[in-house]
Amino acid sequence: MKITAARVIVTCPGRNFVTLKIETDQGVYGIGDATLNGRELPVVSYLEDHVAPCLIGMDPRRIEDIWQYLYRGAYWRRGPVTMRAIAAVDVALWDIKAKMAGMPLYQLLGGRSREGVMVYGHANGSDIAETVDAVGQYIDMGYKAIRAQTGVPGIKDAYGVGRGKLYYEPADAALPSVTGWDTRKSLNYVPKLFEKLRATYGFDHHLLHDGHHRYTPQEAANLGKMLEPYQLFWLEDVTPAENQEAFKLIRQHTVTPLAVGEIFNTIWDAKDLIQNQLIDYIRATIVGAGGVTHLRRIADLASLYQIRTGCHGATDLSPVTMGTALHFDTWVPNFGIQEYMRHSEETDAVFPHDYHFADGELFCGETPGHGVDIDEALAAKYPYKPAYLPVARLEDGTMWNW
Ligand SMILES: O=C(O)[C@@H](O)[C@@H](O)[C@H](O)[C@H](O)CO
Ligand SMILES: [Mg+2]
Repeated sequence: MKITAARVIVTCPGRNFVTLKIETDQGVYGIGDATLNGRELPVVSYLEDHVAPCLIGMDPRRIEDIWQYLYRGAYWRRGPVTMRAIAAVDVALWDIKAKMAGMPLYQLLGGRSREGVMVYGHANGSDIAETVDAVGQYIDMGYKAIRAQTGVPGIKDAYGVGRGKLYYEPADAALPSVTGWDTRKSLNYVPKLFEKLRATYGFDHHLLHDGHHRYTPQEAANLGKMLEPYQLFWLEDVTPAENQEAFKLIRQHTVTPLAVGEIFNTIWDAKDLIQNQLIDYIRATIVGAGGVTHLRRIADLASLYQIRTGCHGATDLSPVTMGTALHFDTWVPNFGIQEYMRHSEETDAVFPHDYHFADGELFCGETPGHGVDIDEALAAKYPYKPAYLPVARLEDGTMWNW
């Protein structure tokens, strides 16, 4: 069996997606996601110019060997561009293998560990009152877990507060828009949001919050401590994790569970955090961290330390990643939760898929493969549009982490 073509499809049904389609001499094809939000085109070139020519003629059943070929063989290892390209190939190959086996992907991974997978949605508002209402809407839709972000008085466009409610889209401008940040104002306001949420809705639902890399370790520890009475499911990305040791300081001061890893590319980004038990949830996902083959290694390492998964699932990860992640989540023994930001109707139409939402959970389908396809004719109607994530500056103009 041989790979005959590896084609990259770029489409913008409301936002940009990069998709790899691998075709074989036996008529079976596979689809993988390679989207890197705001930096899409280098991955397109990496795949078209440097990966596709090597793949032609290879045996698509040799998933592990092809993964190692692309990782070790490049010599220049890791990084978001390389690892997304590898992820796209890996996912397309798993799709092919599962289709050939006539099985949904979760069966190849080891079979079902659960029926549905618990997801969390994004509730946000421009102030506490609006966010409390938004959380109520998610509760009414049946969600068991909800991430709550609020605008903060005096901060211009605080992180996580979009214009729409369900379809919040962070990459919102042809050049990066400038948002503001003020740690003091945020630390004064965010705990009040969770106090109000618990007073209004009680403690039956899981609540989550994303710090989006904004706090220093000491400030992060302070926030975690202030949030303890409200029993969060997790506090995410509360400080940047380039320095994995920084989390030791946070851990010394708070028992609020910590989640990190949506920007991680490999197991090496998470190794110390996991082995020193500095986090509770690992957020690495399929497209970000080298596909199914590599994410499985990360999850296995995490399981040794009772750390659970919490795959990134924002709208910049295409339905291909969501579908594949749901098979992974259905199998992985140390599953925690899956993020679920709904895609727009245009996106869903370009990527027909067999997963569905019910009672706060997502369910992968039984279609052989990962269950997500691409309608190429429809995709062609939405040409690429440059779109950037915002940047953040402090009040005095200093650049900060968005
Ligand atoms: O937790 C999350 O989903 C966020 O941190 C993302 O929305 C993130 O900002 C985007 O994926 C960036 O592309
Ligand atoms: Mg996040």
